[in-house]
Amino acid sequence: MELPPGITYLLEVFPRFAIPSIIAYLSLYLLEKREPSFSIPSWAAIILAIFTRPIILIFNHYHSIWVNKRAAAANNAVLAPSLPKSPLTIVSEFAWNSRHGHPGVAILLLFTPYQPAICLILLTKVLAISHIPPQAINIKLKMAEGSVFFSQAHSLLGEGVFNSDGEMWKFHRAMTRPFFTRERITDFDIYDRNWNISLQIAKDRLSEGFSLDIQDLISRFTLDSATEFLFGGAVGSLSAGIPYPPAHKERNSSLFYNHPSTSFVKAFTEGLWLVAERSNLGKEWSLWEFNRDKITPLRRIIDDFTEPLLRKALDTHANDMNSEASLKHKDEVTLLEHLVKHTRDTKFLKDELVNLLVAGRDTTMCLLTYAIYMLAEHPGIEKRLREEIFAKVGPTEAPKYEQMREMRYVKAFLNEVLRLYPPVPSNGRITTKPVLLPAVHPGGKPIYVPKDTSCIYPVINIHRRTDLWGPDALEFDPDRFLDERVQKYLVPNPFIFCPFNAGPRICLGQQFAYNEATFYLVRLLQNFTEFTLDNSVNVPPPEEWKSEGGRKAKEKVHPTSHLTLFVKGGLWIRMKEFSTSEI
Ligand code: HEM
Repeated sequence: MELPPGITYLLEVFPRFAIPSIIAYLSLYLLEKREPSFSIPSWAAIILAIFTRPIILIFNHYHSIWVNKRAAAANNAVLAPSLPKSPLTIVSEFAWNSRHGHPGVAILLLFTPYQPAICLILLTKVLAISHIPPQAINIKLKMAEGSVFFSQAHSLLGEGVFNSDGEMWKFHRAMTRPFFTRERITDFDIYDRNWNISLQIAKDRLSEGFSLDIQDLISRFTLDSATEFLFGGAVGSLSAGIPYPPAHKERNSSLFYNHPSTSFVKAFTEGLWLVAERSNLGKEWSLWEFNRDKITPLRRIIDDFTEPLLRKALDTHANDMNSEASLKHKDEVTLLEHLVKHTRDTKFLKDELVNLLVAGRDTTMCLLTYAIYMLAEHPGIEKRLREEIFAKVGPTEAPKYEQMREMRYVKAFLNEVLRLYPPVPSNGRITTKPVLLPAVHPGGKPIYVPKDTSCIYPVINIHRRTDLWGPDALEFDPDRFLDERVQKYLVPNPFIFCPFNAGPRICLGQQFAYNEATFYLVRLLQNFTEFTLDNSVNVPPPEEWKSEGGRKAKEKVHPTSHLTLFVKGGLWIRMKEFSTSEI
């Protein structure tokens, strides 16, 4: 029988707390026995015993800094700056955190306090420490060899390409990567089918005179497309419909609430929230979920959906094996069909599917949601996009891969959305070995990052820095990906743009995401125009943002994040049907 998470955790931590105290107390007791001249009152012995562990922790912390400084000096480098910690923080952190024997130094790279970004849950926990130069962005490549932060996500994701490290990760990556080839991700039939359903839903809602939550509609589009692409069976969340504005929620049909897809969507979304919460809490999440792991039942709901599809894929593969002729001609269409050729391990297969769904759904939804937010804010850009789309694709046809490649302004537009609103706004690695980074200033000393250091890199801040992107870094301007600014900023320093991460763990679905987003955008602009925010429904950004300057002061809606960025309360918009007579 599995013990509740809280008990397991306490059993694990208790000895580390108790043993030093017991040893200290016994030592004092024995000393007193052997040396009668030595006497210490019991209360003092108890206090000393209680404080033994904290004293050791504080000593360890400063000792480790000293050791690391020496190691840095031996490499003719300087120790990476770390978050300042009070003795109390050191004790509370290490008292609880059992992951590392050594005090990992949490460093927050590339953060500039002068460009207030969106207040992210993760970032509020850490302080800005210093200004490290662009070269240090190379840390991303090196850290890519480090371990990822997702240990808290295990009960949702299990072990898959997104959530594993070392040899296991290499294995998963090697297994999934061949599927993301050009041919497989340029079959747009799935998008077209789901687009047509989305289009009808949007038209119906607008004709009723209501604005619509485009974020919700897109999340259904991306979920149904991703499940069909990966598993070979769509969740069908689009057929549940979309919500009415909160003031009219009585209009939501019972189908909206009770649709079979709803439990899947709810389980999936709640699971992601819990993972984000756990990432904030660290190992101590088990104290908050003391009696039961809240994610496990959610994962079961997700598995209930994938189970029949998995069985079908395994059976089909078994039949194909029996009939050599059909095997010869059969090319796998879904990721699942691809994977069952390599393994019949159902746990492995289910974990991989969930990993890919987590990696691929909310990220693309975020890109498209913020793209529409920007269309509403910049009508001139909408016009230019449409001109290019009509020139390359036409007013009604579905876009093809070759046409997508030619639409340079569309790509620049999507990149600019990814720059200001990166779907994964912050990322992190833990070093598995010491790393030397380039010097801050030419001629300066390199930076030494010790083993077991937690490094958080806030992509959203890197993307908004004026010293990296120029004085207009906070403006939304797709042309920066087309004009002389490319040569000036991006070419000499490509890591300043890293929405898909970089290095060995770069996103596998990058091209998939560009294709899906381009497809949606083309269809959207062929059918609709005059996007406006319905600010009677949208959740406004916090009042104090107005006085904080930067992008915050420009926001009309409230960007926020769990693992990925989204718009709080949805993006409620109105749009007009586009008529070709307007060309
Ligand atoms: C705009 C859309 C997307 C963005 C911004 C994005 C971003 C990212 C980022 C930042 C990572 C690195 C995570 C880390 O450091 O651990 C990542 C990894 C990954 N992404 Fe994406 N992603 C997007 C879409 C997709 C799609 C559509 C798929 C698949 C259908 C996908 C599959 C993956 C996988 C498998 C990984 C793990 C790679 C590895 O660790 O080896 N992504 N993505």
